[in-house]
Amino acid sequence: MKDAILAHLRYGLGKDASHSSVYDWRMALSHALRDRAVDHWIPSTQTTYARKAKRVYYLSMEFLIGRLVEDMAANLGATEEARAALAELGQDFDTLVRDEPDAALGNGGLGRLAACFMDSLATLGIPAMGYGIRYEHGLFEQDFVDGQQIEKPETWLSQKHAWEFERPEVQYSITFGGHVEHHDGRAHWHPHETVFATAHDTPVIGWQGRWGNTLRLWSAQPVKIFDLASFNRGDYLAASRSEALARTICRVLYPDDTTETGKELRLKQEYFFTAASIQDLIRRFLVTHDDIRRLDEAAAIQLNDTHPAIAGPELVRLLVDVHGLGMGEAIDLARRCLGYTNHTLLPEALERWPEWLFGRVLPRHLEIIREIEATQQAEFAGSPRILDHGNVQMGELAFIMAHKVNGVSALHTDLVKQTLFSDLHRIHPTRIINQTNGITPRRWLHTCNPALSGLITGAIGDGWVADLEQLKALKGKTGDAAFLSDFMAAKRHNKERLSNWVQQTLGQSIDPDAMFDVQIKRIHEYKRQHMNILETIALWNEMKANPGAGWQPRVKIFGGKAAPGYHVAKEIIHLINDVATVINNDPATKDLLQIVYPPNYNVTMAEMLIPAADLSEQISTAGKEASGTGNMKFALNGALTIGTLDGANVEIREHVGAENFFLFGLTAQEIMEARKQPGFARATIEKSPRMQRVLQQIAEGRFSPGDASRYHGFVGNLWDHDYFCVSLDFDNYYDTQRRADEAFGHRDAWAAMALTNTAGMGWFSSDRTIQGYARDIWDVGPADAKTLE
Ligand SMILES: CCc1ccc([C@H](C)CC(=O)N[C@@H]2O[C@H](CO)[C@@H](O)[C@H](O)[C@H]2O)cc1
Repeated sequence: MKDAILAHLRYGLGKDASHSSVYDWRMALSHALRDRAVDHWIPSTQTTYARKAKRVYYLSMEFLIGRLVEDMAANLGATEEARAALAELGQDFDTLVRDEPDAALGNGGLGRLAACFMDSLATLGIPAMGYGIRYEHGLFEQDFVDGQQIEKPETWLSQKHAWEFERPEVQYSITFGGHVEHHDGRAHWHPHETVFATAHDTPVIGWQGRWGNTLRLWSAQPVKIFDLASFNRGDYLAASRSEALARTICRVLYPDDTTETGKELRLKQEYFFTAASIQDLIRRFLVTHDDIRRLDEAAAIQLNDTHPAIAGPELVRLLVDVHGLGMGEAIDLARRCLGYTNHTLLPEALERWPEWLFGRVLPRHLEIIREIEATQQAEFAGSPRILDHGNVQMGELAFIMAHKVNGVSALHTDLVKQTLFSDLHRIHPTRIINQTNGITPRRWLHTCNPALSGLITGAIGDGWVADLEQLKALKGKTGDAAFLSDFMAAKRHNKERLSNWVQQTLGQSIDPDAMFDVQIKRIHEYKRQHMNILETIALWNEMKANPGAGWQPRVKIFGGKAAPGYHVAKEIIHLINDVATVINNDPATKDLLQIVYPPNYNVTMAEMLIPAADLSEQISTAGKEASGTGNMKFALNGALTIGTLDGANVEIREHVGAENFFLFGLTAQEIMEARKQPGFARATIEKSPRMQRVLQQIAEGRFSPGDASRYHGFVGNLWDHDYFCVSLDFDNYYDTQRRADEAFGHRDAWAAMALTNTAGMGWFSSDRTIQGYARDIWDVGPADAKTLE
């Protein structure tokens, strides 16, 4: 390892050790690790080709990867070797790890799930390729100015991306616009605009280097790089116009995670990467097969939500217009290849493109969608339509073009059947299945929590890393006082690590003895960060009223970004920071209650916050959070959950035991009922003196001195609308928090409950989830059974 690092420093960066920067050392280390990755990657690809093994193609607009040095070193089993080699060279492994920018190519849950899935596919030895976009700028960088979110462009590519290999030879033409002519029995698309899609490959190595898969991200290049004539005319902008236009396609990730933008560029992004991916997988198929009609035997294509749903019409277009299949035959073949995962029920998140816009960008595809619609209507009269009220409904398109549709938790899948796709479910009663989400235990326990994973491995060996159900063996330790104290010592270690970081970066001191109560996720009304801050104010009021009541000291930790155009979410951020300013500086309570809100929450910050958490906030309005995956990460790392019966909370509570979960709130059914009562919020708040007082304080500007009316709209909205039913769950939430306080006071009992959570989380490994997809949707297995020995 040492020689490899020095060689990369010298020949890869042209540097000698004495003149190298942290960046140079990090790049040299990364390339030394990448060498080893390649040694697993190439044989895996060769085996897949040799065995004509079926591949999974995971199409996603987002891959929320985070950093890769630690993850790659861990999966290669090279962490200690790298740490030692660097030490010999006078370098510190952790310093280099901290120098790597996050690959923030995603918004939240959907993007992170895709990254966890890639890790599990490789660890299970299932041949797979992730297809996405190589955004020049990932999710914006968040900062706070006067407590308000501001966005700055993210710049991960301002430095070379250490792990990728550019593939200039893997290039496809992607066309947009224009018109379609029909003659000699065929459709001829005459596009208006063409760009090139070029591949950039990153190796994805499984645990213990068992197998190597590829993450292929596309970037856009102009067909005509430079217009010399314009340049010579001095029209420099025109000279690089085509380049600028092409570059725009992959320039930036859309930062919305629940509201479809309807922007033409977003549609072009979706078509760009999907079309390149479909062309690429057909080219690969034809390397080892000659009958395109058997594509479904070699390719399982999964749509990560509706964002790549154009894959259906695109596949049909190529099968009909290029490979000469009949329309019906092409539609059936495409359906046998495609699976579609739904990740949200929020109406505003469902993609509906105006037909005029869709037809302008993709005229041939609109024709094909009409064919698909006609076929569906012919076979299933009265079936819900794709083309509805002048919109192209991407959910219906994805459903109709997939042989399997899945939700991401048991409750969510039931709600998808009962609400979103109830009519299609009636027509296709076996098409919707459930695949409850999961998380990779490599990043989310082994690598981010060495203190706890070391303890676990010491007790039961390290088999759990690739077989998480083995954690069950820890159940037997809940009565073992010595193990329990080691378990809590690991938690303590992580809390001290976090306290030091908060002190260094925010200049705020937090007490590791306090309960660390953490809510980290995108800011959204359905996730109810505002209910959390209202409860915090109510607690503060009670503490001030009864300072001597033996309060359980608490640190409320928030993290999360709001979509730039989502004003209520930005208001919630402002309120949290305003309340923090007042409460954190209140001499009467500052040792009992602190609020911490570090800006720019991302994967790397989650890896530090989650191991240090005592209490995990999963408080969404029941029926709104499709699954959640943060909830799984917290419980796996020994935090107790305070939560509603929503998404995967339901299944977590089943696996860890109801007695080890702080449940509160109305069920999804009860919420739907209660919301029917006009004025339910006002009636409920009038019965809650605690909530009334808190809303009054906010409304009168207690937390916005000099701007009393700042939250009038916010408070008024709760009294008059409260769509996410904070009023209905608030007092139950407050009381349940007090139950948690009480429980936290009994350290041994708490430790046993926390350990029982960790022990009960085996099922939530993304390895189990992927095995479900492989069995129920993709019909694939490891290319080389030996992989799993
Ligand atoms: C078109 C804009 C847009 C972009 C992203 C999305 C995603 C579907 C939002 C998302 O990340 N959903 C989350 O997916 C996770 C993985 O399945 C779930 O665990 C979360 O509950 C769900 O909110 C919707 C709409």
